[in-house]
Amino acid sequence: MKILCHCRHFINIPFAPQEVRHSVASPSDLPPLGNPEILEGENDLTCLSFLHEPAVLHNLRVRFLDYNNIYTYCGIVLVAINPYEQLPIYGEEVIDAYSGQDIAGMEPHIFSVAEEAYRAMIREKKNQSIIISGESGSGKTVSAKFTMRYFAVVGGAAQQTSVEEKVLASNPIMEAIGNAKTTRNDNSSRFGKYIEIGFGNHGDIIGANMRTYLLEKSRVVFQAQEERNYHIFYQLCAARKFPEMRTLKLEAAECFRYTNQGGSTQIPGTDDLADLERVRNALAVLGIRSDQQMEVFRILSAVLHLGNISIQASGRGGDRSYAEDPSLLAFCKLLGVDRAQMAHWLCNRRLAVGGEMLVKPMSGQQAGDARDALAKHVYGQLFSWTVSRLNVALRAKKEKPDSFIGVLDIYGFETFARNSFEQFCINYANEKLQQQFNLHVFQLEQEEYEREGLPWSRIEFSDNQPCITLIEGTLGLLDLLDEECRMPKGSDENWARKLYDQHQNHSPHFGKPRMSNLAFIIFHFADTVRYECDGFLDKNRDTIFEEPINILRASQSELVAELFLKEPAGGVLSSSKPSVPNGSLHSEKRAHREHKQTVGFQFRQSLMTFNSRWHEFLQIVKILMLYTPHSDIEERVTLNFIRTVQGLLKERLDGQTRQLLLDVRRVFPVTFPHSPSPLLRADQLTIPDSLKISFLRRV
Ligand SMILES: Nc1ncnc2c1ncn2[C@@H]1O[C@H](COP(=O)(O)OP(=O)(O)OP(=O)(O)O)[C@@H](O)[C@H]1O
Repeated sequence: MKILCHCRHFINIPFAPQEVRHSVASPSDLPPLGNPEILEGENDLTCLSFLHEPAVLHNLRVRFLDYNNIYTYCGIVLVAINPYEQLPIYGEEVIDAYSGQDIAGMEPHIFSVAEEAYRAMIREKKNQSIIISGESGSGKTVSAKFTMRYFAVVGGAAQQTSVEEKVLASNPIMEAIGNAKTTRNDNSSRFGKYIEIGFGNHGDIIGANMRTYLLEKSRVVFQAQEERNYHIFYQLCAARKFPEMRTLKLEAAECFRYTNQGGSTQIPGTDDLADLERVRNALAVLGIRSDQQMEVFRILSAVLHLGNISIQASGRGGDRSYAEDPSLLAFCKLLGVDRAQMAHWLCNRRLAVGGEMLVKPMSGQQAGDARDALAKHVYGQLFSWTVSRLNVALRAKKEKPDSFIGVLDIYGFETFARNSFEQFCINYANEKLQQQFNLHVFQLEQEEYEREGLPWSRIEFSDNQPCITLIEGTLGLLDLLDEECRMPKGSDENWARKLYDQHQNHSPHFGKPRMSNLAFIIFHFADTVRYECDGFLDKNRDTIFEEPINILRASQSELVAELFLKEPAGGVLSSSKPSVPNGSLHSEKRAHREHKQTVGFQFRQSLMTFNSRWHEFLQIVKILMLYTPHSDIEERVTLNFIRTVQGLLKERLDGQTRQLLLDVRRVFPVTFPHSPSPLLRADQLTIPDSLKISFLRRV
């Protein structure tokens, strides 16, 4: 088809209008329309006359690069671009400027979101929640901290009282034990966190409660190149020469197998020693005394020594030579447990054969795996204990909170060169979050249009339920994984085969890589991710042998005994609920039952619980989608953001734009580098300067 296009440049264009002939195969190949100059750098994307991907990106780019503005509204969503530099926009004076203001007249800001939540909570006496979403490294944790600081200031007395101080103090502690350096983010959260800040009837903070989701325990024993284990390990190693730390028998982080595998023990620009100081101060604020802190540090150091126990192939007298190992010595001493017994049960396992109990030596590989499983378990228990302890300290003392504001900061969607069970769970959580987000945004947007009396026919939006069903539905990926885990001879290979049989050619969100029989692909809402099946079964089972746990239960250290008495199961989810006092028969039975549940099963349950609570009480005011440009906006793209905006606008666009595009006289004769696919790629985002002017001006 041949179309004659007229191009007329407006103001500031130094040459006369021209007429250009341009051939396009179909109207859908025509470039999208530009917005009028007056809307350039608009602070709410939904105010743009033409709302499509290039316009959205261009507007964000103008605000970010030309006006130094990292925040933009998109209806009820606040979009933030990670500036990767300290900006002077978070001081007390800025908090004061937003506090008590009607945000309609204020520039978009994380504080405007917080203020709106706060005011709505006071005004309507309804709980509020702020959902922070975005890919790994986009700035969620930083944003969560800013919102918490805002609440601490507006919900606190003139002088910071202990409650606000405690709420803020939970951050450095959780980051030390739950964050680590990944190739995407030097301070990546490896767990999900939902914190509810409780307010009294005068709008003052009176307590808080934290719930965490699936800690990435595998990091305790393995780190990929350029990555680190949890920060706390490096902080302790850095402080090893302090007198009080000498008993921990620590060496430099390079000397421990659990901290040196990534080959990078330092993070440029951070000071582990200073960070440990911050953690210790925060622990003190939360009422954890120095002697209790040392108990925690002893357990953490023991984990490092456990990783250095040298495992040799089994043979006669193995237990004895094992027992002389200096790392085993340090491990047992620090945990206050019997060395000979521990040595024995690190090399052997008990088997039930025909009603009889037999002791069978393990191979070197098995013993190494069992040791790593124990290390992960000890760390996981300590993590859960810390969360419970913080919750006790944060609990409202005098009165029950009148209402609360929840802040959800869950690990961001991620994809690496090699993706395993952890990425699978993280991305599954993000699928669920995206679904809630879609539901909520569409519902709220449409309700607002109706309130304003706009002529609007309700739209159905595309949902990511099919992808979620693929993962959690009957005979879905998790179901088949659990089934394979129950098989005596279950293997990653068999599971992969079952996945292909069940889903290849049947599920649009599932794919099999051509060159592998041990990998699968999921077409997520945010990106396409290839997962390697290798290790899924082990990670899902998270098996831990009972005997070493029994030894730990008998520890002379009160804390060690407590960790394993209360929750002997491989606790996958640390929840805010206090653990059962004393190891009663009932609690042990419950724990054993939990023990049998797989990681995937428990994770699915926790996400479901969250979803159901969402409907019960959440009144969401704003949702943040954060955008990661690194140094330049074109460099990286937050796919889920684009997808969301697209989803948000889809119907409107499809109707209106098609109409406009058909009106070919009003279209520019240029090939705008827009993406015809649902996802924009980084290289398609560059808007050449020569085209920019044309694009910006509506003809
Ligand atoms: N508003 C901001 N101002 C300045 N720097 C920021 C801001 N937000 C984020 N950053 C920088 O980006 C880094 C990554 O941010 P953050 O840890 O919050 O990402 P995240 O989305 O929580 O990632 P993950 O999902 O991996 O936990 C921070 O360490 C900080 O250097």
